[in-house]
Amino acid sequence: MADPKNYSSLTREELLKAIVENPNEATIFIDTQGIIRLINYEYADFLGYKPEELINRPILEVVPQTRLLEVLKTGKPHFGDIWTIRGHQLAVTRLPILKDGQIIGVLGRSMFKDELSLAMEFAKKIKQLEKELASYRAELDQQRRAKYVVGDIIGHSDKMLRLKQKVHKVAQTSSTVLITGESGTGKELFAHAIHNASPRKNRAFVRVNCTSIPTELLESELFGYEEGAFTGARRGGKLGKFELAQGGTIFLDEIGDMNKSMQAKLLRVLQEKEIERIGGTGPVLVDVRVIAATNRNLEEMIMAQQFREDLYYRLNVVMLHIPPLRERKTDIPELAAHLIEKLNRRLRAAVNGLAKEALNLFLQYDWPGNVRELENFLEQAINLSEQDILYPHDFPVLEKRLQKQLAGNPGGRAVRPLQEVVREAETRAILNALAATNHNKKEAARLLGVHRSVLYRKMVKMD
Ligand SMILES: Nc1ncnc2c1ncn2[C@@H]1O[C@H](COP(=O)(O)OP(=O)(O)OP(=O)(O)O)[C@@H](O)[C@H]1O
Repeated sequence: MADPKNYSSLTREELLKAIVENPNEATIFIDTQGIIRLINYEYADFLGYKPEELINRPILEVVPQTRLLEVLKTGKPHFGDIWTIRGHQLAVTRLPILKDGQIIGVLGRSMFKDELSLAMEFAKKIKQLEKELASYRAELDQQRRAKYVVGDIIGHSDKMLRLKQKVHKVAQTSSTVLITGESGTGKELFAHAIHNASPRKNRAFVRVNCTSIPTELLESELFGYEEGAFTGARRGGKLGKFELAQGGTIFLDEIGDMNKSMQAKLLRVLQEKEIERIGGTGPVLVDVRVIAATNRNLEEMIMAQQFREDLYYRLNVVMLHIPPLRERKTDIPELAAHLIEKLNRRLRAAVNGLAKEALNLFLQYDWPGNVRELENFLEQAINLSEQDILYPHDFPVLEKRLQKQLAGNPGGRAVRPLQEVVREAETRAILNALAATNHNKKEAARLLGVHRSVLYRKMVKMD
C-alpha cells in the first residue's frame, strides 16, 4: 500500500481495495448465480473463514439465511435492514449492481461493530417509521377512495330506478344525505355512488364506521388532535377524518350508534362547517359533504331520547331509503347473476347460473339479511357445488330457513284467498320470464303471451 502521507498518488485499484477492506464494514458481492465473488477480510473473519476460502462458494452454503438473493430476484435494494447473525445485529444495505442496464450481482454492506449501536438505532427507527408510513398510506388510499359508481348498483325494479335517478340529482348538490335501510341493502354502495356522481368525485371519500370506533376515540378520529393534546398523543398531532375529507365526502356509517355527546359535537360541525381539533387553538373550516347511514329507526330513537332531533333534521336534508330486498324481488334474478359473476372472479370459480328451481326458492324467501345474505348464500353454494349450475340442494340452509319462514307465516301453507295465490303465481311467472330473458321486457312479454303494456302494469303493481 502507498505511503498514507502520499495518499493522493493511490491508484484507483488501491483506493477501491482500501474501501472494500475498511474494517468498520462487512462487504460481500455475489454474482447472478449467488456465488461469492468478493468478500472482505472483516466479514470472512466474522464468519470464521479467510476470504480466499469463501471466494467462488455459493452464498447459501455459507450464510443460509442470506437476503442477498431476494435483491437479485427483485432488483430492489434494501436500506438499513436490521439483521441478526451469530448473535450480532447488523445494519445492512443490499444493492443490486448493474452493468449496461443488466443486473450483474448484489453488493451487501453491513456495519457490524456493536459499538455502532447508534447507527443501528437510527436505522431501526427509520425502518419503523417507513413501516408506519406505508401502513398509513395504504390505509388512507383505501379509505379515501370511493369504489363504486351508480352503474355498480344492480337492479331495475321501479324502486331501484327511482333511487338511482335520485342519486344523480342529489349528487349535484352538497346537501347532507341520510341513507336508511335494513342491514345489507346496499347503503354503503349508494354512498360511494353519490360521491362518484358528484363534482367532488376526484377528491377524498372517507368512511367512518361510528360503531367500530370506541366512543372515547371517535372524537379524535373525526376531528384530529394537536401535538401534546393528551398523554399518548402522537408527535406532530393527527389529522381527523373531516380534514382528510377536505373538499370531498365523509361517510358516517352506523350513525345511529353514535353516543349523545358526539351527536352534539357533530351537530356543531354541520351548523358551523368548522371543526375543532382536540387541544387545538381555534376552529378549522371544512368543506366536506356529509353522507350518513343507519339501519336503525332514528325516529323511534328520538322518541326514546337516544338520538337528537335537531341532528336528525340536519342530517335528513335529503333522505334515501333503500327498500329491503323482499320488496323488490324483481331485482333478484339480475342481482344473483351479477353476484355469481363477482364471486366467480373472487373464488376463481366458473359457475354459470341458477337452475330455475333455485331461483324459485330465492323468490319465495324473505331475505332478512338482504343483498348481503344473498351474496353469502351464493358464496357458500359456489364453494361447495361441483356443477356449473346451482340447484336448490346447493342451498340447504336457505331451504331450511324458508321452511321455517313458511311455518311461521300461517298464510304460507294454509288455504289462502284465491286472489292472493293467483297474484303470487303471476309474480313468480313474471320473474321467471324476466330471468330467462335477461330482463328484456319485450321478450319476457312474448314468452308470457301478454302484451308489453300488460307486463309493465303488472310489474309496477309487483313493486
Ligand atoms: N344493488 C346492489 N347491487 C350490487 N351489489 C349490491 C347491491 N346492494 C348491495 N350489494 C352488495 O351487498 C353487500 C352489502 O352492501 P352494503 O355494505 O352496501 O350494505 P349496507 O346497507 O351498507 O349494510 P350495513 O347496514 O350492514 O352496513 C355488498 O357486498 C354490496 O356490494
